[in-house]
Amino acid sequence: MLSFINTKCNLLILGLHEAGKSTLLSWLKDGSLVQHTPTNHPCSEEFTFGKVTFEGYDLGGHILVSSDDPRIITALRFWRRYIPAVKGIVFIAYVSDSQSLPEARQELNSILADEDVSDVPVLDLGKKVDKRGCYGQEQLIKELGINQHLSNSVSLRKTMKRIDIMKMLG
Ligand SMILES: Nc1nc2c(ncn2[C@@H]2O[C@H](COP(=O)(O)OP(=O)(O)OP(=O)(O)O)[C@@H](O)[C@H]2O)c(=O)[nH]1
Ligand SMILES: [Mg+2]
Repeated sequence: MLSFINTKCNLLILGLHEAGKSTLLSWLKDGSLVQHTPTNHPCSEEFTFGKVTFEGYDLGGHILVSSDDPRIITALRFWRRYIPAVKGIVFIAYVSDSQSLPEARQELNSILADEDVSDVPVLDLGKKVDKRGCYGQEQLIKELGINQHLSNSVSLRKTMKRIDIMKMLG
């Protein structure tokens, strides 16, 4: 973490449509909780945490439709374009939407399996924990299939590994 001081630390905020990326980004920026329209284009916000300044990139979670390619592709797949400059990835999972978790699991695990970001810390954030019927931390880890990636640490102060912290935020 010390190496980030006095430099800007680029973070990728990823997640499926309506996971809560824009809400988190604006809250990190100025503490505001506001309603956002769906993010249709990549955007970024600067925010400071202690002595570290971050640039958080949000690619949106919408489906991209291409006349050349009939496959369904979510915008978050374009995270690869950003990796040369990225110091960390925040992956947001909507913990009260059991239907979206298999897709979130697939996207998250493809990032975790990618050798190009094998030394980039990934923070998985369970969002919307205020909603009824949401999964708890243990169950979310199981649903996302990330048990083998968890570091022993739940503190960002300790050495960062693939997933340093599983933090449940509302
Ligand atoms: N209950 C609850 N609702 C939330 C929370 N975070 C976000 N929301 C709501 O979820 C909806 C989607 O939030 P966004 O932040 O716009 O989601 P997004 O991931 O940016 O969505 P896209 O831009 O479409 O990819 C909005 O109606 C938010 O108000 C949360 O922690 N709890
Ligand atoms: Mg958004």
